[in-house]
Amino acid sequence: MIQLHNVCKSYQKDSAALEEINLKIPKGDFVYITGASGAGKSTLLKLLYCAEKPSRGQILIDGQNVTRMGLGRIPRLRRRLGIVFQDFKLLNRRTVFENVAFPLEVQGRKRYEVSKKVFHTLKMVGLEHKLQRHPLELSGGEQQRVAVARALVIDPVVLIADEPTGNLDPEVALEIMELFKGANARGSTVLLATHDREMIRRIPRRVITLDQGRLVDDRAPYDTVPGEEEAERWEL
Ligand SMILES: Nc1ncnc2c1ncn2[C@@H]1O[C@H](COP(=O)(O)OP(=O)(O)OP(=O)(O)O)[C@@H](O)[C@H]1O
Repeated sequence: MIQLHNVCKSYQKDSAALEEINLKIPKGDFVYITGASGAGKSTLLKLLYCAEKPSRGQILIDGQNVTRMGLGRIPRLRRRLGIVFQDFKLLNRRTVFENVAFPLEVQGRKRYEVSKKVFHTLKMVGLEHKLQRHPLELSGGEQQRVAVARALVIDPVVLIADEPTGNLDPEVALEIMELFKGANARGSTVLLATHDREMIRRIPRRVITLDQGRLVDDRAPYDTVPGEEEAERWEL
């Protein structure tokens, strides 16, 4: 369970990136976080994986108050999270295999287990033939799939993805979404920031909408998705 109580985040004095966010995400939920550019989606995700601290409020992940967590304990929390960053953050000097193996090595997994899991996950994302390549030798979409594989390989408690289908053509985007659905079915809570209204329509899940740092809408999966009249507010 993830809980946010009155969470505010300001990067600068008189402008708030997030204001008074109250939110409960049960274990195993699949949630889209959406809203116009600058609405605060990435900031919300960054607070969850402790890349940023809230200016006010409390954040609990599995009962742990991450706002009070000392710097030393953050890596232990992160080891249980799968994160797909907006800019991928791949290690360019390492191969695809080594990038995906990295989080398992950090967890101290045995070598044969690392190899088995990495092969399996790269096969899932359709990159088993590129495992000795380096990220910069891959297309943007392939790099994105490496980032997704690296997040999925640990069977994360929470999978956090910031625009994971942003640069992909619709078919590949759907394949990636299938991988997220699979992770969710295996027990991962999934939080996915996206602008992609078509994806939300095709794969309906809970949708949280941010607007200028405020949570303005929280819909269950089969409520009607926002209509055209709301598109303007989303600036899509
Ligand atoms: N490091 C930072 N320093 C100062 N302001 C920031 C920083 N990061 C984000 N902001 C500001 O906080 C607000 C929310 O930004 P955020 O990146 O969370 O939005 P977003 O919804 O993820 O946007 P996008 O869809 O374009 O990625 C914006 O006004 C942005 O300019």
